[in-house]
Amino acid sequence: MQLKIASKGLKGEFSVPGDKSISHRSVMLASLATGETQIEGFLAGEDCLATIEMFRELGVVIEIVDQKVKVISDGHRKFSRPAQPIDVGNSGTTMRLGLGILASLPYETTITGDSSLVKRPMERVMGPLREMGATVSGANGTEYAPINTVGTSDLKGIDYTMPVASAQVKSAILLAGLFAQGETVVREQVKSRNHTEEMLKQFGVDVKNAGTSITIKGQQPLKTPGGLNIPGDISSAAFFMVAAVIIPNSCVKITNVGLNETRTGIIDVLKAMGAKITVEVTDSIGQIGTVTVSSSDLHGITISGEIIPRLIDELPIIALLATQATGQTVIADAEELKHKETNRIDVTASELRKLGADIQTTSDGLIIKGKTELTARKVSSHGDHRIGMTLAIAALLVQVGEVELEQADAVAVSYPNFFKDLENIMIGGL
Ligand SMILES: O=C(O)C1=C[C@@H](OP(=O)(O)O)[C@@H](O)[C@H](O)C1
Ligand SMILES: C=C(OP(=O)(O)O)C(=O)O
Repeated sequence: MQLKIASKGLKGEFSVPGDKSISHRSVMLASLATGETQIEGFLAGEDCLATIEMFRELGVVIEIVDQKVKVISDGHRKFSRPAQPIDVGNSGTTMRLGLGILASLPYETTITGDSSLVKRPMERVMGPLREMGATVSGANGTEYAPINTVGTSDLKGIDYTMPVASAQVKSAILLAGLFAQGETVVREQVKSRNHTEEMLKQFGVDVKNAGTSITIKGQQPLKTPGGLNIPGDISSAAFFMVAAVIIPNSCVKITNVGLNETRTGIIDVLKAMGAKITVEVTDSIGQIGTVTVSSSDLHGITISGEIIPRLIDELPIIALLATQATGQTVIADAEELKHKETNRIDVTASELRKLGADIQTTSDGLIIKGKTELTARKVSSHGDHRIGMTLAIAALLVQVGEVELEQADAVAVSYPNFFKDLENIMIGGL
């Protein structure tokens, strides 16, 4: 895809599509419950559509009408064994949370994915599920998909201390724990996104939080709340927040943004770097708001420690942000980036470097020196949606020539209308 550049600024008010993490969980929990659940604001991106397909293959009726998703389920006990391996494409969330559910089904299933997903680590989920009593194995004795699971209706609760900060691992264990005998406790060393535990509560499940540990009692029924409304994804909004800050003559207002505090690290980083950003809460519980951002002078900062899980998916676009800040930005404690759709430490650095960024990799992050002018080159998303969107925003800064973005269609994983929404707010168009 050729990207015309030298943006004259971004202006407009709009909203981004539904939160990806919440969309996955809405279909999963609605499928586990008995009855009908209407979901509004569902993200119709490839990853969340893979979750819908997975539960259809387990026998759940799921309809998409007028951008609303209707899940009609007879409950977890009535799931049927899929005839084929379940293919969840590029979606790590579907595979890891899905494994937690498959572990509780008393039959054999196989789950697999695309060429990126079959290289992502699964032992982090398989290990605790084995401890709970499921038989789980990867391809040819490895930890990689296709993953074969022989589940059991006789899972046992565990007390598990998380070796990595991962909401996917935490959620897989909690979902298995929901069907296990006794209590399951998950202890986090650093708090990760809490959508699973919060949404389980919406489905009437008794889940207790104490500091960074979560306790779920096993064998509880889920009760559908009837309807769910999903806010816009702050991880998608992040691309436009950064774009508006780094492109001169910009002011962008994004409405209906999810503001769950386990996800708002990007707002904290923008503020700490000196960005002009305001957040207006628009619901009664502080979970949704309007974020307004405009062109700003920025300075480098260090981003490390407990904030990392609160902005893990935003680190590629934060790296671009840092190229436009004066001084040095250090990103540390982010080795988890190596296990995403690509090795995002290496790929962020190599692609931004092609455009002229001064960016070095470290064992657990990146060091970026700014402010740098970016130049036109051919770059690639490497099939990673967040890298693709980061590079598309980077292209807006290039003053002369054209940027060619290879594998631009990867954006459809989390944001199918990304280029259309970008074009709509660009003064003079894309
Ligand atoms: O639970 C989730 O919905 C997600 C958790 C994060 O992954 P990890 O749990 O591997 O950190 C994140 O990167 C991913 O995009 C979505
Ligand atoms: C890492 C991501 O997703 P997943 O792990 O679900 O593939 C992401 O969306 O950036």
